[in-house]
Amino acid sequence: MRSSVHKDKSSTARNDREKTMHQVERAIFDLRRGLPVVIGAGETRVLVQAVEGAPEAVAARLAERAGGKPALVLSRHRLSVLGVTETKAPARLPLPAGLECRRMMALAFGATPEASLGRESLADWRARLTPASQADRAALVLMRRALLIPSALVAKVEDAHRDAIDAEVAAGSLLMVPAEQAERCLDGTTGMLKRVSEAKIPLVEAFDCRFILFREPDGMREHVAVVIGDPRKTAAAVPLRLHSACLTGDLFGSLRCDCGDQLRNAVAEIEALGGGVLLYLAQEGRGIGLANKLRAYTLQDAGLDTVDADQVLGFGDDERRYSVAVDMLSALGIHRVQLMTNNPGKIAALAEGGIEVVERQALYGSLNDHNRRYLNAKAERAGHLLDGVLDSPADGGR
Ligand SMILES: Nc1nc2c(ncn2[C@@H]2O[C@H](COP(=O)(O)OP(=O)(O)OP(=O)(O)O)[C@@H](O)[C@H]2O)c(=O)[nH]1
Ligand SMILES: [Zn+2]
Repeated sequence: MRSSVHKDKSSTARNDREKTMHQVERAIFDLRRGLPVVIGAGETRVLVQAVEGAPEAVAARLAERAGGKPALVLSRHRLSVLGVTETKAPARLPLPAGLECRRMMALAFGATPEASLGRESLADWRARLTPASQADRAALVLMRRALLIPSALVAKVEDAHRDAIDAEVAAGSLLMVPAEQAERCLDGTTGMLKRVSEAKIPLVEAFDCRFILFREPDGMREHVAVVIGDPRKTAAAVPLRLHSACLTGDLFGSLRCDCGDQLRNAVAEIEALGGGVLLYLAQEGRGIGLANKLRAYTLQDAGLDTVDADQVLGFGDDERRYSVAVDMLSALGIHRVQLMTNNPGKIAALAEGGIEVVERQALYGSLNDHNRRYLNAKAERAGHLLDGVLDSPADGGR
């Protein structure tokens, strides 16, 4: 009797968890489509919309629907670009009535935000900043998961508007997600990664390969394990490469980075070592997504380095998390590895996830005139161990 009550409770909890996860996932799609969603934190409701691509008068319309004044929630990285370095947390910036959309976007991710401040000084704007609420912070997390610019247009739902908003939520025309669930949507969901399908794919650099596809529980991202040879036969640690997706470099051979060379070199190296695994992770642009990586490239063309460019867009140095890689390794029964990387962050992340990194092996692409500045910035700003490639003669950009 007791155990069936316990079972009922745990299956109800699982159903509730799956329902809210589903809501969060749907909210992310609505935000990507430019629609508003509601974030609930206790009794508070906040109406939220993405900033990028927003149509003219969006702030006024959102405020009219919610009753509260419109504001921009800015990440701590964006705040520091605006000169607000005293806070390590996101903040809310109230928007003046009638602010043009173009200027709102410039505040959120423009290269020269000063132009959007109008006649007021930065100090005037800063004086109006208030700490972000839990719902505001959750809005930023949703934007990140949606691979949108991490800045949110928000308006608090006032009491007089609450019934109308609740009615829209009940009718299904507006989605509402609890702030705690939204805040957790970037965390890994240990043990819930689905192994979906697999096939043999012979590669030029390694003939005996099997591609195994894993899907995250919310269905939003898929990652591939490329198993080369039979790693179980490797007596010592399994040769492993964690490779973050780079469409431009991996597929098109972009000269702006070293990714394509590293990818192919890793496959060849694993093959030479008698087998191992390459995890191809859906972490385009160090986790900011392709749209934002292209924005960051344009900022780099204007003179910023790779770290500062991401920060102008509101991101940190590196937005990747590796819990999904740890889950994939567990699913493959791999616990001791020889990691091919120049990035100390990857070693630390695996160790934190309980994977023993017995050895690090450097893995270089080639240096050219187009990627020299990028590689230098990775070494100097992000601590990547790139002496071996930066000291080599450049191939001149082909
Ligand atoms: N945001 C941003 N991402 C970039 C830029 N250039 C390359 N990337 C991305 O950086 C990531 C590089 O991935 P990896 O090669 O796996 O990792 P790494 O951090 O360089 O470390 P290694 O293991 O030493 O190669 C890919 O997701 C690329 O898309 C850039 O200028 N800006
Ligand atoms: Zn690349």
